[in-house]
Amino acid sequence: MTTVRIIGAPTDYGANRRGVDMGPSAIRYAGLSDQLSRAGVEPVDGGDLAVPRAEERDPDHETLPSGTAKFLRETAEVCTRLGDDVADSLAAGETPLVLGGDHSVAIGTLSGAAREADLGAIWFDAHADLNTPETSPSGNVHGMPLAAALGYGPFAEMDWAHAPRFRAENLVLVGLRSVDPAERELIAGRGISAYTMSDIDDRGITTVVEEAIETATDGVDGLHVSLDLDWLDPTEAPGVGTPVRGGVTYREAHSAMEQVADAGVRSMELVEVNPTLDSHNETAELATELAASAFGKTVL
Ligand SMILES: NC(=[NH2+])NCCC[C@H](N)C(=O)O
Ligand SMILES: [Mn+2]
Ligand SMILES: [Mn+2]
Repeated sequence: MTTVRIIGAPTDYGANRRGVDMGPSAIRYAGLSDQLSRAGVEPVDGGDLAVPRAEERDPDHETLPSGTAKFLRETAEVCTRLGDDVADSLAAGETPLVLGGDHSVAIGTLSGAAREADLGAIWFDAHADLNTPETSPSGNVHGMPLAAALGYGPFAEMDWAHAPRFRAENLVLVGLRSVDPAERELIAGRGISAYTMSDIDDRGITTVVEEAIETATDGVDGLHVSLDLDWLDPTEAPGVGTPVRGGVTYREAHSAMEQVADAGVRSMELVEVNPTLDSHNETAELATELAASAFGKTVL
C-alpha cells in the first residue's frame, strides 16, 4: 500500500495576505487523513515544520542586486528544511503530500523531489508563478516558485532554490488566467507548455490534462502535482488570497485529479488555502477531496 506522508508547511511569507499559514490546520480539520484512507493509501502525518511568525521578521532585510522578494531569507530557511523532508520521505519509499502555506513552499518541495530523480510537474493554478524578484509586480515570493526552481534571474545564484533535476521541458501550466508580461515572455522564450482557461473551454479538461501528463512525464522518473486552490473558480474555492474569476469547476477539478491518479503521483502539494477568507472551511474541504481523487479515490 502507498504511504502518503503529510508534511505541513504553515508559511505565509510569500503572500501579501495573512492567514494562509493556517492552511495545514484547516485542511487536516477538514478530514484529510480520512479522505486519503478512503482513497486506499495509508496516511502518515509528519506534523508541521516550525515556522517563525512573520510579525517577528523584517520583510525587506534581504538586499538583492535588483528587485524585491519579501521574506526571502525566511523562505529560504523553510524551503531548505522542507526540501530535506520531502527528499527523505521519497527515499523511504513514501509519497510526500505538502500542505501550504503559500505557494512559495513549492520551492522546497520541488528541490527535494528533484534531488534523486528527473521530475516532471503539472502546475494547476490561475497564475504562472514565474516571476523573478526583478519582474514581480508585488515582491511576493508565492508568485516566483517556478522561476526559483528553474534557476531564472537572481535565483540562479541561490542553491537552496534549485530543483536540480527538474527542467522547463517537463513543466506544464494548466488553467492560466492571470499572467504578468514577463511571465508571458518566459513561457514563450523557454518553451514552457501552458494551457489557459480558453484552451480548457475549447478542448475540454480531459484532452488538456491528457496532453499535460504526456508532456510532464516524458522521459522523467516521476510526476509532481502542484495544486493551488485558486485554480478553481472562486465560487467553488473562496478561501484563497489571490482569487481570479473564471476558473475550473468542481467537476473539472475532480476529473483532472482522477487523470493524474491514473498517471501516478510521486509528490503533491496543496497550497494557498486561506481559512480567514474561507466560508465554513469549504475550500479546505475541497482540497482534501481533490487530494483523495489524485491518490485514486473512486466512487465504486
Ligand atoms: N501562488 C499565487 N497565488 N500566486 C499569485 C501571484 C500573483 C502575481 N502574478 C504576482 O506575482 O504577484
Ligand atoms: Mn494562484
Ligand atoms: Mn500559485
